[in-house]
Amino acid sequence: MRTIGLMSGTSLDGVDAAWVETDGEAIGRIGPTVTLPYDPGLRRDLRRLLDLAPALAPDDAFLADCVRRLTDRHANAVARIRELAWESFREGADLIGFHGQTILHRPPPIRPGRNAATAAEALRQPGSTWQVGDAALLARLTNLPVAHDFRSADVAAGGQGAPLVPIVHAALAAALPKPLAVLNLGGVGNVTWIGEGDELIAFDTGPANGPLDDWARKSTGRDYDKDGHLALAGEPDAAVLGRLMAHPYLEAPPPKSLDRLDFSRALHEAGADRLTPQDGAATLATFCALCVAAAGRHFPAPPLQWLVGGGGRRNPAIMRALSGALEAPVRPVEVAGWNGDALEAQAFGVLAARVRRGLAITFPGTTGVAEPMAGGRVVEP
Ligand SMILES: Nc1ncnc2c1ncn2[C@@H]1O[C@H](COP(=O)(O)OP(=O)(O)OP(=O)(O)O)[C@@H](O)[C@H]1O
Ligand SMILES: CC(=O)N[C@H]1[C@@H]2OC[C@@H](O2)[C@@H](O)[C@@H]1O[C@H](C)C(=O)O
Repeated sequence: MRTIGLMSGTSLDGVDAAWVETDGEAIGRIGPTVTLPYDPGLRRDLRRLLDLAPALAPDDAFLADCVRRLTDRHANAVARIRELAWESFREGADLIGFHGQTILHRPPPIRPGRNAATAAEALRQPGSTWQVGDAALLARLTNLPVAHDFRSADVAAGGQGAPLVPIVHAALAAALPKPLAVLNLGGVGNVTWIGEGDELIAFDTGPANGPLDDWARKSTGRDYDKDGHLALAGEPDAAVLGRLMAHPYLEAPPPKSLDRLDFSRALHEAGADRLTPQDGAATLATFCALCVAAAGRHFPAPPLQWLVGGGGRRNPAIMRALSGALEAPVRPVEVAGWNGDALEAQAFGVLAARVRRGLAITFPGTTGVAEPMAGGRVVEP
């Protein structure tokens, strides 16, 4: 299938789109990729939606307006990819994979007995996850079938609903030496550990760029700490880091996943927001790396290397802290020939093909579902 994968991640910076040819198992020709940034108004409104989400009615007018603008932007990204693919291949697309924008993610408690008072209480707390975007509208606007709603069946079955990309990391890494860790540093961090027998363990590591972006916006008015300038001019605060590293999420064994705002209160209580702009940024960049090191302690065997994708690999303060905190070499995914900006979008093309074929998209080692599970839905134009 000639798929167009679309991902708008927790950083709320825009939509990544990518052309991938795949049967959902093997990855064939990889085509053009684009990122269409959101305009500042949409970015601001989506950020507001995250705060409003817990109390938002599904038919809220502000939500509906955001969803329409978001879906339009995705349709623009599809149009651009089609133009580029036509120039290269003279072929049309078969299927879109549309992740949508996560505005709320409340997976089941990560560890019965720790987060919930008892295992029975945990079972009484079903999770929920909410990705917004109008798949039927996107199908109409593009005249293509759209695979969407990738996470909710998994959460309904007791899974974490995230991460979903690990199966695609494993497909891409087929020929690489194992054990291998693939790290994505978006708003939230997530890692995939692939063992020698292709065993998969994947989970969210902790906050990555999300708190740093909020911090940069508050202290400099910019959307993010470009090239880590602010962080590199400061010193990480050991006391704040010590308090943050005591967060129970880090020690809890996988499966586990996070909402973009899950650490907001912990960051405030640890005193991160009382630091200078530079020291605050240095502390948050280091915290991102220390969360990754804590994640590594849950692997069955140490990885030979860490391959890093997502925008965080462009932040030298984060990369330096990672190299300091991890024992194996830390390299951008480009060393394996992958595209670290488009990897997630490509993955949603592959996942769309899997949804179309009814193949499993979540696994006991990734989201913690009891059995490998199909999910997602396809809406026809
Ligand atoms: N040159 C750069 N210097 C520093 N940070 C950067 C740079 N380029 C990108 N980033 C960071 O990367 C972020 C975007 O990363 P990415 O696009 O991987 O996130 P996402 O896909 O939205 O998130 P997620 O993977 O959590 O869903 C930006 O918000 C910024 O913090
Ligand atoms: C609920 C949700 O949207 N989670 C995202 C988020 O962003 C990074 C991390 O948290 C990851 O678990 C997931 O995205 C990637 C694409 C995934 O599912 O693999």
